[in-house]
Amino acid sequence: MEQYIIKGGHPLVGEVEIGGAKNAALAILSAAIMTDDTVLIDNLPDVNDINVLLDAIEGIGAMVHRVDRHTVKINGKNIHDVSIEYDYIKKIRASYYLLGALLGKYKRADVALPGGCNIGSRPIDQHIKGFRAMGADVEIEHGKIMTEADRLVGKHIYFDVVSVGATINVMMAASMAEGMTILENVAKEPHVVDVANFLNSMGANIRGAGTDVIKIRGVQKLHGTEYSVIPDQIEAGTFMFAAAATRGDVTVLNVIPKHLEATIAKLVEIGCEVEEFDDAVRVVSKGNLRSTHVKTLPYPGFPTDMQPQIGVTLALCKGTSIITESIFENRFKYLDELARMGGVSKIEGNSATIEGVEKFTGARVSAPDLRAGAALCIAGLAAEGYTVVDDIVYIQRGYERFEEKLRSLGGVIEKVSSEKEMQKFKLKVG
Ligand SMILES: CC(=O)N[C@H]1[C@@H](OP(=O)(O)OP(=O)(O)OC[C@H]2O[C@@H](n3ccc(=O)[nH]c3=O)[C@H](O)[C@@H]2O)O[C@H](CO)[C@@H](O)[C@@H]1O
Ligand SMILES: C=C(OP(=O)(O)O)C(=O)O
Repeated sequence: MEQYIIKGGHPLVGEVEIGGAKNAALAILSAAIMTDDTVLIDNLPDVNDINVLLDAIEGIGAMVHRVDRHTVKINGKNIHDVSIEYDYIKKIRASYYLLGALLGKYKRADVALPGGCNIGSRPIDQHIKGFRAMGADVEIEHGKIMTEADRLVGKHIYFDVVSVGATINVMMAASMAEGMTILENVAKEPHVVDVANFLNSMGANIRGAGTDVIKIRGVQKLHGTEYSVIPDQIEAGTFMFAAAATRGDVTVLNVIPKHLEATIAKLVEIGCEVEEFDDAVRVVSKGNLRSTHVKTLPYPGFPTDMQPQIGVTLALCKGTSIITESIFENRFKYLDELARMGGVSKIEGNSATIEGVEKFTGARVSAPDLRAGAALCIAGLAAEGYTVVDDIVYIQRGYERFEEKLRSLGGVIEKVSSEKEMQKFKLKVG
């Protein structure tokens, strides 16, 4: 089992290149099998979730050619199976996108119920509602979602909750349905827009992505394309909060500042200086930081995927902060781990009250999920002494070369897999 060992107390300083958005890329790779032509996708993050999904796609007969670490060619012509087994995709959430993609193209799909981070109950009723509305039968049996349609017909669908996954999934299936589908109360996240742009570049006819209503006129066939995934706003935000918490000065490169507005607003509120450029954002953190309140909301609100990262930062800000988590009920687990490092907080329902402390002290902690794991690394980088983060396999789901990027900013962090390696690291860094 690999762990991170971190020697805290070094402000992060410098520039860091941000990769492609995991959550856009997962949907785009799934959509890529909807044509029989070859699709080239670039700016993919080289993270475990992507590799698991590529293996699943290859497993059903698609050609997957990894051109380099960030580029892949996919051809879905020889898909011989529309059944995705649990073993392939138990670790990832986005496997459910194969439902929309296969249902749209072949009018049939059997996909094991998705995995992903244990951050809440994560129902998929809205995905199913959308598929059923378009005429598909959907059954859940033996751990699989089985869906089939004689004809997939466009419909007017109102989502009861704003869901990224349901919006993208139903949009994919609808792009190869008969006639017009209108989706209301949809998610507006940048990755929803990115997937719509990708499908349109394959010949789909999707309008309105990024607003509350998406209109999709179904087409019979999609064609090949070349596409570059948008930058990962969550990876960027993670480094921005790491700069804030370690009192550093970090510029995130290759980002779309517009996608980072909620993050930037909170950094400014707590007292950081933030400079925006065309495709970069600089965060300077000096002097005392002050508390604030945060509520997670669908885009353009403050992202739930950034809640733990702001949480550890607020735990080092003067005063009392309140975080309200309105999307996933199980996203405060990092606060128990942070308590080992001196963090002071109280959770009541979907709110956490965080009392700022002057410093954290290094301790052994465990990553409860992807973003919480990244947040605990930030805490370790800001703490006095050594922190060991266990269960980093979660972090590896969504951050490419996380420790290398942190090291390039002056962070003292190493990936180790034994007590011996840990001791060697301690001897090396003193
Ligand atoms: C792979 C991927 O892109 N994951 C992201 C995606 O997850 P995911 O797509 O699973 O999250 P959703 O946007 O669907 O979930 C939002 C809310 O809607 C609820 N809900 C969702 C679907 C449904 O059918 N019924 C229902 O009630 C969920 O329980 C949650 O409370 O968006 C989340 C919210 O931005 C992010 O935290 C995840 O990182
Ligand atoms: C929760 C996340 O991912 P997933 O939905 O794949 O579990 C995330 O990216 O923060």
